[in-house]
Amino acid sequence: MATFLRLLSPTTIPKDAPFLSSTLVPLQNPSSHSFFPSFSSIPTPDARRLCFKAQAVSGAVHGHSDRNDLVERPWKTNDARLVLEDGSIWRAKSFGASGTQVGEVVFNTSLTGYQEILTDPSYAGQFVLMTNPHIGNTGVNPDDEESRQCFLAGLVIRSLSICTSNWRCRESLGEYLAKRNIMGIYDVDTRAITRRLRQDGSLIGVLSTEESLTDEHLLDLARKWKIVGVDLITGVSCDAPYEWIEKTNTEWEFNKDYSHSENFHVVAYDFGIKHNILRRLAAYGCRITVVPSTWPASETLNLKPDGVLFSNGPGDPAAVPYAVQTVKEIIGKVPVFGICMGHQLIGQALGGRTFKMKFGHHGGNHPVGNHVNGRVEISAQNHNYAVDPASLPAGVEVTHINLNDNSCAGLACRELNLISLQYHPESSPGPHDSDPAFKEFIQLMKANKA
Ligand SMILES: NC(=O)CC[C@H](N)C(=O)O
Repeated sequence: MATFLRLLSPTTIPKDAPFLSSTLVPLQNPSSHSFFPSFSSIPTPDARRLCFKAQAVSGAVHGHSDRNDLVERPWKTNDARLVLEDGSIWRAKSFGASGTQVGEVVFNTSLTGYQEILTDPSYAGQFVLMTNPHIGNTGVNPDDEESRQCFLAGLVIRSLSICTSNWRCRESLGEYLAKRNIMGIYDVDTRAITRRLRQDGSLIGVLSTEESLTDEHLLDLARKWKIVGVDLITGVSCDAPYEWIEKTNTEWEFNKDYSHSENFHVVAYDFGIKHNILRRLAAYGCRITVVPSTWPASETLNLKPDGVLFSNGPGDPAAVPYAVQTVKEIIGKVPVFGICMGHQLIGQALGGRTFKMKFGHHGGNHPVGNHVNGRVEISAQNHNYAVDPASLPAGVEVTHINLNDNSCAGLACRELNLISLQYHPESSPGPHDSDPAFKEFIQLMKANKA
């Protein structure tokens, strides 16, 4: 019984499930390939009912089956290796796609929101290791997508939930990743890897399910691969301009401060933009034209926008000088808001320098000191690079500080009508404390128009 109960997390046991007294579900025979015991081997009717309920909760309820996950677990043997550039080899079980993939391993401390994380284009080229040990329990749904596809290299988790239990769930995490050709591994010691990354910094790794490849070969791949100095935004940006209309839904109306009456036209540079940035801007009353990362500044200014947003995006901000040039040509002419990569590009356009942090910030629990209003915001973050405040010229204000390590988390230049944040006011996933930053941008546009 202990084994059976451990596999069903408490929240997924149906309320009307029979009380487990002496009705024990037999332990699975490890040599068999079926997770659920054969019906005839279940000793009592109550135990049979519970067993069926567990199967229903696992996916049939949502019109899909997690059967593949179930039949292989928990006796699936390690069939994947994560080889890190420091020479360590982590054996694990694969889910999602199979093959061989190289990327930089970063850890994310968010407790929820794995789907938004998977679809955040800023993770292109990276393996996201979730420090929360239990992932997959709410499955995947059509509403939580933050971009058109998953751009990350892969997902590394401790425990893959065998059940999906959420009213919005349409698919299991394993099915979702397999369809998008994204590799995942579970049953790997994520705490040990996280401690290594915290101590030594982000590491390049190779994830492989291909037994024919030797450890040495995978290590060589990891050591030869580079992420610093590489332009990753062109691979994730849109190909042509488009209009964005969708707003966040009513559950976001915790902030009644929208300027619905205003209708500012914002040009949003897509360096890998998360959809919730666009939904929030739309909810604040903006008409939005999204443009590709290479869209010329002159074309943007020809559109006579009320403001320009420079979005988040993956990779090294020092590797995209053309985007810095675009920012340079726009700032001072219209009000500007930068988020994450956008903030880093603004930092450079103002004459500052960006640098790579030891392991970056990835998660929904980063405290930020807002020096403008004196408050602390708990923020959603995802970045490996930062602006060096000492490199910024006079007149540029550091408005926000990450309270974990005192790094620069926000900038403003009042003279140029410019604000920028190193983190994610749109959250998704994460807390909403920083949402008023969108209002600040609206106010900049309003003041400029007056
Ligand atoms: N979320 C982002 O925009 C990430 C910014 C940048 N690519 C970094 O890793 O620092």
